[in-house]
Amino acid sequence: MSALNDRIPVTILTGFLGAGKSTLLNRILRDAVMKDAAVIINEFGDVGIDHLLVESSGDSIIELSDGCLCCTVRGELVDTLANLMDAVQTGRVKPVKRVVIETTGLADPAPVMQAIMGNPVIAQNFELDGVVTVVDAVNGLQTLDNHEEARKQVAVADRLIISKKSMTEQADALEKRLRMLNPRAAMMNADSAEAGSAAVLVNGLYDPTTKIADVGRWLQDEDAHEAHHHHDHDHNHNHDHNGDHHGHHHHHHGHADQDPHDVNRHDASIRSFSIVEEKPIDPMALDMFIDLLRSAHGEKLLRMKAIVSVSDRPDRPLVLHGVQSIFHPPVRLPAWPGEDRRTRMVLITRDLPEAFVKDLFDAFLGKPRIDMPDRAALSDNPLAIPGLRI
Ligand SMILES: Nc1nc2c(ncn2[C@@H]2O[C@H](COP(=O)(O)OP(=O)(O)OP(=O)(O)O)[C@@H](O)[C@H]2O)c(=O)[nH]1
Repeated sequence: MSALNDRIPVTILTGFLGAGKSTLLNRILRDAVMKDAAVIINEFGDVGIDHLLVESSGDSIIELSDGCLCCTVRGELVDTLANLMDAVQTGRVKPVKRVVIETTGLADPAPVMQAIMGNPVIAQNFELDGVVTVVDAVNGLQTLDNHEEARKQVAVADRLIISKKSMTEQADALEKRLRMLNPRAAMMNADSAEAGSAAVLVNGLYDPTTKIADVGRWLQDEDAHEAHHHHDHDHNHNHDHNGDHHGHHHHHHGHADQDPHDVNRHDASIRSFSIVEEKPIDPMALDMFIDLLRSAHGEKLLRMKAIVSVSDRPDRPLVLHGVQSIFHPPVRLPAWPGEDRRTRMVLITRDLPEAFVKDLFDAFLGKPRIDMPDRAALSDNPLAIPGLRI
């Protein structure tokens, strides 16, 4: 049999930050046919949380190391797929019948697609079978207005999965908008049986001509870009990993001095950083911190994921998901997933500086600094504190 007939289908699972990609993937992975699938997750942030939250049934989950939230990791993805192929061919891993790539929420899908379609070696062994895009019914419209990546994710999709529909009455306007961006993709609700089955990943060879004309152009641009750059992941991020006294890290995404093609890959005002805290956190303080962040800055808080050690039950961590102004009901895990029992929060913000969030966190934890008001002052009237407004 020729290699071409033997190609492994690849499905890209995309969708903006917090739309519900991992939630959907966890459901699909319970389908028995997925036991022969490999899943590639592009995790971002210095303190990985995603891998703790995806219910891996074994060793089929591959994380792209140092996946940073904006990077299209095309080069790394190509390497990962090539390694996977090699591992299968040499019998180091069991045969793989399908690959699913979960992108980061800020990913431009075009380079991810071109990693599969545009690289001759990869294209010999893999074929792009489909793009599945999750759209959050609550934040969807605003997200489409504000983020080009989100519009691209919708436009390239073969399937559009609408999540969180029960949380809003306004899904109709969103669906109209989606139809304009992508007239032909099948649309379904995330909680339907259809969306949660492995069949949602199967689409048939990807066909850009079924999409709006922009899609073909994005893919071509991407291909032209690749011809000039063998690796688009070596652009110059300020990967600054100097932790301060209690382990805040930051990860700035300036693309100042780069190839002009890359400059607008994402909004330079977007930041990802993490907060790590050793001491269990008082539940009241946690509540107030989250509430203030959400209510005063929700629009700037694109995403927060946290595993928190709470002082009332330090043996049972709390998992928090924030998506813009929405905080989903926290989930108590029965136990810590792994040895590390520190609170770890990953935040992605736009126009909300790391130092501001960090100071707020310290203040609520009762660690007032010389230039900062304490928690009592903050909760009295948070917005009235000089220097706290940004
Ligand atoms: N009510 C409701 N909540 C959902 C649905 N889908 C996802 N969520 C919640 O939304 C939050 C984010 O879901 P994730 O699956 O982590 O989203 P994601 O797209 O993987 O997030 P990133 O990887 O950060 O971009 C979690 O708290 C989920 O429980 C849905 O259809 N309905």
